[in-house]
Amino acid sequence: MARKLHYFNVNGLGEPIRYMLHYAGQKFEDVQYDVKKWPIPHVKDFLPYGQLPLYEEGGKTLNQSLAIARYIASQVNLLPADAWEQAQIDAVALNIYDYWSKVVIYIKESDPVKKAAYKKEILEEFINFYFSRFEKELKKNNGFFGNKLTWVDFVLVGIVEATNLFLGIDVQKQFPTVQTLVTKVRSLPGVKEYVAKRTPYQV
Ligand SMILES: N[C@@H](CCC(=O)N[C@@H](CS)C(=O)NCC(=O)O)C(=O)O
Repeated sequence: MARKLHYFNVNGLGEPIRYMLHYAGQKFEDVQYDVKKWPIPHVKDFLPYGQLPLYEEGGKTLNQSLAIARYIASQVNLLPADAWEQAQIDAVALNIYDYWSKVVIYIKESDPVKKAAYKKEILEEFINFYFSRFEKELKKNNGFFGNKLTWVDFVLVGIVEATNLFLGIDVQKQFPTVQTLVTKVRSLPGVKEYVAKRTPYQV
């Protein structure tokens, strides 16, 4: 079955999906668009909500990064079988995205003074608020958000990398359990080889 992932040549919401597909050894076409040339009209117009990522499988398409990640997880044994555990993992994914929505405001802010003030708020407040909670949940479960490795662990690693890229920091350095998870996910078979040969992203 032909699989394609459409996303930017940037380490953002599509990256944990790339990681999962590589980890699962799934063949897929990694279609990357140059973010500096965006919007590319013939691509944007073809997207259901004008945004990436978009996943294609056997002629069907799916948008929304979390829906894509969760679907792939269900195919490659990264989704817990138990409904309660699934819901807990879904909640973690949404908590991670609540954090990320603050960074998106920063990325989109064009006024340099407001941007700098907002960055300070992210660094001094939001990161501590969210990452101390992620750290606590990971510690409670032997280093994963669930009982074992699940799709949301990949999502956190993606958001850590995107945070670092856009804010110019190493957020995981302040949070040792997050750091351990990042190292663990990046060392997984398939992911490790992909990380070693991917072109470093820039913004
Ligand atoms: N809720 C969507 C958000 C998608 C999104 O914000 N995509 C951004 C890139 S990370 C995008 O396509 N930006 C270009 C645009 O809006 O034209 C998801 O999780 O997939």
